[in-house]
Amino acid sequence: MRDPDALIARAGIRGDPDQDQHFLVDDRVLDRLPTYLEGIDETLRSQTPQPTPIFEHLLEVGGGTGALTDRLLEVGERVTVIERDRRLAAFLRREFADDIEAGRLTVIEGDALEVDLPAFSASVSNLPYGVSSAVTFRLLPKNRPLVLMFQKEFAERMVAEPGTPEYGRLSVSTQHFADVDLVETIPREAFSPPPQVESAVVRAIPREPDYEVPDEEFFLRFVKAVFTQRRKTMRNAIRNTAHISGLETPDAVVEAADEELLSQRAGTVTPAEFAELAVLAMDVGQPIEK
Ligand SMILES: C[S@@+](CC[C@H](N)C(=O)[O-])C[C@H]1O[C@@H](n2cnc3c(N)ncnc32)[C@H](O)[C@@H]1O
Repeated sequence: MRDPDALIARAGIRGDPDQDQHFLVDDRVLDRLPTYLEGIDETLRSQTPQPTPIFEHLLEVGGGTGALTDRLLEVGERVTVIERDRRLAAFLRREFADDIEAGRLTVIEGDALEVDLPAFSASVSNLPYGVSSAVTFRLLPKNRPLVLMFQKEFAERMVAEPGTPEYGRLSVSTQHFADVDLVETIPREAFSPPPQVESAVVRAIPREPDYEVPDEEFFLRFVKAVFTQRRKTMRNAIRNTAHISGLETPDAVVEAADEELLSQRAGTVTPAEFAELAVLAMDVGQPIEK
């Protein structure tokens, strides 16, 4: 396995925090990350249509100097890595020339928010933190297993349960797509240069939610809207945020909804209850297209 410090030395590139460049240099962490995908195939097998085997085509967002890429090539049949920094993309092409030649590695030079994503079987990535939310919400709707590194506070919000201070829009929108758990906290020293805060690894296993929403976009917009007023009761939050949710007649929703639910604050409302309200809102609230 390639030594992460030697890779940085060979690349001759010092990570620039302004470009979200914090390279993993802890071998144990690097070795562990792909192992979080083990066993997931069993869970997915119940799904229809049958998903592709999990290690068939791994996607890495933000390749850096390739320490994680190297580990992914060890377990995956094929790997695609996206890297925005031209110098790092060029280094990856040099360093992994044999794997590229063998058709096992593709290096996409570009912005992960703009390039076309390949049809990957799973993603393992130490994400650029500046765009981690936007990248995650590009990946989640693809319904593939994800093992992603985030700033710890962000990871905690993704996995939070109703009634906890961390629970919010991010928790509901993430958990709409997948079962998520925080599998490991990573100290700053595992990176070069060290980021300012601790990091954490989240594993997301895709599944259908245990509720139905006729319009996913409206559901997510409705959740976003009411959480902008998280200190208010749901009754007031629904009324006050119609300009965000796009409801023409929010009062009709409030009249039709369950009293007990309306007296709660968004922070204690479960995803299934949000779905119940969103269905009602679509029915009687006359949402306009946004
Ligand atoms: C946190 S580093 C991880 C590097 C490497 N995977 C590792 O673990 O050592 C994130 C990488 O993403 C790249 N990056 C930053 N913004 C990006 C973007 N919008 N699209 C693609 N890559 C990006 C950076 O240049 C950097 O190499």
